[in-house]
Amino acid sequence: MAEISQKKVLEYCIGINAPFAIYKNPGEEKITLLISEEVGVYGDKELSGYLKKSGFVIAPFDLQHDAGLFLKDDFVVEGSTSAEVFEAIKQIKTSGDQTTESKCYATYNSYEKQYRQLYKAIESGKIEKAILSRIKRVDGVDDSCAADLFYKLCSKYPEAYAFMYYTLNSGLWVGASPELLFKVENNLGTTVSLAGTISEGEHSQWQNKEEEEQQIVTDFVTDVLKRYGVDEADVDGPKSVKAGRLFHLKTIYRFAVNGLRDKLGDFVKDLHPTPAVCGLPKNEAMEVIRRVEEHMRSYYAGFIGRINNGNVELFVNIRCMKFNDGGVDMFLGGGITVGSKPEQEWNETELKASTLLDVINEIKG
Ligand SMILES: C=C(O[C@H]1C=CC=C(C(=O)O)[C@@H]1O)C(=O)O
Repeated sequence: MAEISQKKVLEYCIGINAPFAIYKNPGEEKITLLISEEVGVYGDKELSGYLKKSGFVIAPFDLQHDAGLFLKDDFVVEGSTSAEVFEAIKQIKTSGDQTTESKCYATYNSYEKQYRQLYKAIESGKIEKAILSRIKRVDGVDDSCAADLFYKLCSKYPEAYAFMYYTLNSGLWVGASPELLFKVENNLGTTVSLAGTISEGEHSQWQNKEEEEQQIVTDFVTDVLKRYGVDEADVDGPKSVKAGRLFHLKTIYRFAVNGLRDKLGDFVKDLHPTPAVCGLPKNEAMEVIRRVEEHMRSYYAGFIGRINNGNVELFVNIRCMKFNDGGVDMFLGGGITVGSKPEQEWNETELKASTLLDVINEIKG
C-alpha cells in the first residue's frame, strides 16, 4: 500500500485538533512528528517523573502557576508512514476546537509604560536584569498554512530548533528557537548561555551592555552547574551566533552528567527560567514580570523538547507564535538592564519578529 507523507499526516492532525509535536534539531535534517492519544497535565513537582518517560515535554514559563504538558510518543512519523498506521492515527479521539483568548497587544506607548515600571525595579536595586516581553498581533494567517510555515522555518533556519505543537490546553504554537536549555545525550550534558542581541548590520560591534547581559546569564548558569556538583565543564565562548536577521552572544557548556542523572528534574527547574528569559535574581525578576507585563506568557519562554530513553533535548520556547482566531500572536522579549533604552528595546523586539514575519510573507507570496 502507498505510504502517507509526514506532511499529509501533520495536516490531518492540525485539521482535527489531534495532540502532536513536530520538531527538527539544529543542524540536522531529520524531522520528527510525534502524535499522542492523550495529553499528560502536570505541576512542577511532577516534572522529574515526566523527564524519565518517552515523549515530548511542553513546560510553561512559570511552572508554579501554569500546567506543564506531556505528549506520549504513541505514533512517531519520520518521512512517511504506512496507510495502516495512518488509519490508527485517525482513531485518535480529539476534544473539540482550540479555545481562543483575548490578548493584550502592546502599542509602543503601553510597552513603554511597562518598561518604565520594570526599570524602576532595576533602579531601586531589587533586580539587576529582567526580560520584558510583548505580543505582536498579525492578522490573516490561519492554521491552514501552519504545516507550510513549519517546513519553511526548517529550511530557512537550519541552525534553529524548529517546532510546532498542538494540545487543547496550549493551542497551536510554532517557532524557530535559537536557544538550547539543556541536553543529555548518553552521558554528555550541554547547556548554553545566550543573551545580547545586535542586528545583522551592526555585526561585530558588541557593546558593554550586551556583554554584561550575556555575563549575567553566564554567571547564573555557572552557579547552577556548581550547585549540582559540575565543577569541570568544557566552556566554549562567548561567540557571535546568527539567528535569523540577528546575532546573539553564546557560551556553550559541555559536561559529564554522572551524579546529575538522578536529579535531572530539580536541575532543570533550577536552570529554568534562565536570565535570558526571566532575570536576576530569578524569583524577584519573576515577581516583577508578573506584576508589570499585561499579557500572560503561558508557554512563551517555557521549554519544549523530546525525551527518549534517558536522552533529553530541551529548547527555550522563543521566536514563537500562537495561532489565535484567524491570526497569530507573536511573543517577543528582550533583556532590560541599567544601560537599556526603551526605543532600542522595542526595535529589538521588532527585529526578533522578523524571524517569523519573513517566513509568513514568503508563504503568503
Ligand atoms: C527573550 C527572547 O530572547 C532572548 C534570547 C536571546 C537574546 C535575548 C536578548 O538579547 O534580549 C533574550 O534574552 C526572545 O526572543 O523573546
